[in-house]
Amino acid sequence: MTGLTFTERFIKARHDVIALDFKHLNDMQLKAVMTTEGPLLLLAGAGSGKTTVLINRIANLLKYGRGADTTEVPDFVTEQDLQFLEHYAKNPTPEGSGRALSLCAVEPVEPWRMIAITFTNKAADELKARLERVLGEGANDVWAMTFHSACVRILRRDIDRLGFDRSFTIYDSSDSQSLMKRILKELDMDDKTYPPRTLLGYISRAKDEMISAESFYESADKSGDIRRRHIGRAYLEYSNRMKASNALDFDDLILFTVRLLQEHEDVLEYYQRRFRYVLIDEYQDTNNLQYLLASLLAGGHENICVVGDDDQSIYKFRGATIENILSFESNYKNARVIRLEQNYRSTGYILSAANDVIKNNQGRKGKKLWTEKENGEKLTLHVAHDEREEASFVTSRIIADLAAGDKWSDHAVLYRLNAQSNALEYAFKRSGVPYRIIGGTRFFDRAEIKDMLAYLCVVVNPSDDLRLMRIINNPPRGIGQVTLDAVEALAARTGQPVFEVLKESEAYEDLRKAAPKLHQFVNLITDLQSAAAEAPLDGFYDTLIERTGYVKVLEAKATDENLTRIENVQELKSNIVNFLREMPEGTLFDFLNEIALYTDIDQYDKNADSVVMMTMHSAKGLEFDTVFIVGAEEGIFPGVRSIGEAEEMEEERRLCYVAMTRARKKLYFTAARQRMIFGRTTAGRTSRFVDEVSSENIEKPEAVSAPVGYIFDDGEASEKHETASRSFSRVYRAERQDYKKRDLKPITPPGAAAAPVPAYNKGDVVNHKAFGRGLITDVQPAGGDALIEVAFDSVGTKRLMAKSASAYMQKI
Ligand SMILES: Nc1ncnc2c1ncn2[C@@H]1O[C@H](COP(=O)(O)OP(=O)(O)OP(=O)(O)O)[C@@H](O)[C@H]1O
Ligand SMILES: [Mg+2]
Repeated sequence: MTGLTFTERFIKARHDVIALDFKHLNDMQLKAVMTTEGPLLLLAGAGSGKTTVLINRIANLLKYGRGADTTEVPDFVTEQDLQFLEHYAKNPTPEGSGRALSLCAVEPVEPWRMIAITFTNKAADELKARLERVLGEGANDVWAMTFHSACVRILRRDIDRLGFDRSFTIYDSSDSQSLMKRILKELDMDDKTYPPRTLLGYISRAKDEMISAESFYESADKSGDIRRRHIGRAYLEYSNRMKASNALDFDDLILFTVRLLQEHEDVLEYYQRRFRYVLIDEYQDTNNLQYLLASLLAGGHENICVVGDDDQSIYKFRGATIENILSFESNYKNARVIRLEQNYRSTGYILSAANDVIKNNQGRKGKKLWTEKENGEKLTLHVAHDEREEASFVTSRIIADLAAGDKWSDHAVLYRLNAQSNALEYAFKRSGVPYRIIGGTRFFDRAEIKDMLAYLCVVVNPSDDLRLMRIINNPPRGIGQVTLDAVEALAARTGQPVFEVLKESEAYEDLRKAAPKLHQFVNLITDLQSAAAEAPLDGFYDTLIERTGYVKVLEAKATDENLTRIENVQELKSNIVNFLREMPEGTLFDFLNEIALYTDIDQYDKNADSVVMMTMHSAKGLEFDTVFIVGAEEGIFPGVRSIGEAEEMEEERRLCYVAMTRARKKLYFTAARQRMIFGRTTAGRTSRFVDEVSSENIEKPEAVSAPVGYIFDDGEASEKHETASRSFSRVYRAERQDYKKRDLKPITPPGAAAAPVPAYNKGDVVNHKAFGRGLITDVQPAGGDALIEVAFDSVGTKRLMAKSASAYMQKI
C-alpha cells in the first residue's frame, strides 16, 4: 500500500468491502450503485439490469451511505481498523462482517430520505418486496411508489393550499368519461362530433402543458375557431365540476402537486430537504409534468438518478417525451451517464431478433446488447387460420410446457389490443388453463363494483356529485329521472353540491313532491357515515350491503347475471379483508385511496400460478420464460393507424422491442389469416416486424400464404376469400352470440361441430397432460359438447369442455 495516503487507503478498502456485498453485479452496474452523489443517468437496453441497479443503489445508500464519493475518513478509524478492512476485503469471513460494516457505513441514509418512483403499482410493490428482502423492516419507510401515489401522499398533506379539501376523491378514466358525457349533454354538444375520450385527451394534453381551463378557453375564444371554443367550454366546465365535487383525475394528481411545489416555497423546501435521493425507473416514459415533478423534488440536493432506455419509450401518445432522457445531460450540468450493454434476461436468438427489429428505427442513440447466454431456441412464427386456431395453438404449447415441468406463470401472452384477449380467454376456459387477465373488463370496472365503491366514496365525501348521482336511485328508490334532472339543475344553479340540495329539498318547488324520498336517501348516507365511524371496515361493508338493500334487489331476481353480480359484490369484501390484513388500522378513506389507484397491472399477482395475459404496454419491466406475441399482423400490430406514419411506426416498433425483450427463453409470434375483432372480420399479412427478424433467428412455416390488405368488413372479407370463410364468419358470429347468452357454455369450432363428443363418463379415471391424474365426477351435455367435472389429485376440481380436453386428456 505504499504511495497511498491513509484516506486513499480507506476509500479503496471501503470500496472493496462494499463491492463484496454487490458481487452479483457487473463492473458498470457496481459503478452505478456506487455513484451516489449528483445527477446520474443510467441509459441502457432491455434486461441489462437497470431496475436491478436501482434497487441495489437504494440498498447501498441505506446500508453504507455514500458510495465511492466518500472523501472523509470517520475519526474513529485507526490504522489497525484499516488494516483489518484491507485484509477483510480480500478474505471476508462471517465473523468479520459486523466490524467491517460498522467501519464502512459512513453515513447510512435514513430510509425516509429516499424516494423511488416507478410507473406501475406492480413495479413499486416489487421494489418494496426486493428492498425488504435486502433490508428487512427498514425498507418500509422508503417512498417506493408510483408517481400517482407519491402525489396523493403529498396532496393529502397540503392540497388545502390550492383551495381543495384534503379528503378529495380520485376519478379514474371512466369516471372522467361519465362526467364528460354529462357535461356534453348539458352544453348541448354532440358526442359524435366531440367524443368524450377525445375531449379528455385534449384536456390531458393541456394539463401536461400546464394550460389551465381558463386560459385554454380564453385563447380558444380569441382564436374564433368554433371547435376549439367548444373544447374550451367543455374543459372549463369539467374543471369547475371537478372542483365542486372536490375530485381530482389522474392528471390532476400530478399537475396539482407540481403547482403546489411551484407556488408554495415552504412546501417545496420541505420535500427538497427531506428527499436527499430521488430515483426514477422507466424515465423514458415520463411526460412533461412528471419531468417537472422529478426536477422539483430533486432540486435541493440534485442527487437524482434516472434509469431508462430510449428504445423502450412507448407512451408518446400520453405525452411522454424521449427528450426528457436525451436532454438529461444538458439539464444537469454535472450529470454522469453510465451505459450497460450486457443483457442478462434473454437467450441469444431472442436478443438478436430484438436487435434485428429495433435497428430499423432511425431516431435512436443506437446500442447493441449482448449476452453470455446460449443461443437457446429459435423464435417461432405460427400462422393460424383464425384467432381461435391461434388461441388453441397457444393453449396447446402452454399445456405441453406444463407437461414438461414448467409453471403456468412462466407464460405470458401479449397483445396489442385488449379486445384480442377474448378468443384466448375462451380457449383457456375451455381447457381449464388458469389465466389472469390484466386490463379489459377489470373487476373494478364492473358496474356493481363501481356502485359499491360509489357508496363508499359518498360516505367519505358526500359532495362527490358524480358518484352520488350514480347511487341515488340504485337500487331503485322511486326517485324518477325528472326529479334527478331537477336536483342537478338546482345544484348547478345554486352552486352547491347535490347532497346539500337534497337536504333542503322541501325548500325547492321542483323537489317538494319527492322530498320524503330524497330525505330518506340523505338519512341513509348520514346513517352510513356514523356506522363507518364506529365499525371496522369489513363489518361496515356488511352494514352497507344490508342498509342499501343492494344485494336484496339482485336476489329478488336471481338471474345468472344477478348471481354473478352478487358474487362480485361479495368479492369486494375479500379486497377489504385483504386490505385490513395488510393495514389493520386502515380506514375506509385509506381503502378508497388504494382502490382508486389500482391500475391494470395491479391484478397481476406473481404468486398465483396462472398464465398472464396483458397488452404489450402493460408488460413493461416484467419478464417471463415464455412469451407469445399474438396478432402479429399488419393492421393489428403494427396497428392501422401507424401504417404510413413514420413516427407512429417507430413507436410501434419500440413496443415490439419491449414485447420481445420480456422473454427469457422462448418467444412465439402468432398471426391469423383472418380475425374477428370488434365484430368485424379483418385480414392482414404477417407483421412487418416478423419479417424484420433475420431468418437465422426464427422458424417460420414453409409457405405463408396470406391475403394482402388490412381490414375488411365481413362483406369485403367474404369476397376476397372463398365462400367457406363467409359461412365460417356467420357461423362463428352466431355461435358467439349463443355463447354470450348461455354465459360460459362453449362455442364449437366450425367443422368440429359434427365431431363426436369424446366418450367421458362419470367415474372414469383420466390422465391430463398438465393436471395429471383425475376422476370424472360429472358429465353434462352442453351445446354439442360436454361439460365435464374432473377431480384432479394435483389441482382439485376443474370444469373442462370434453372436446378441447380430449387433446390433452386420456382415459386410463
Ligand atoms: N449482474 C447480473 N447478473 C445476473 N443477473 C442479472 C444481473 N443484472 C441483472 N440481472 C437479471 O437480469 C434480469 C433483468 O434485469 P432488470 O429487470 O433489472 O433489467 P432492466 O434493465 O430493468 O430491464 P427492462 O429494460 O426490461 O426494464 C433480471 O432477471 C435480473 O435479475
Ligand atoms: Mg426495468
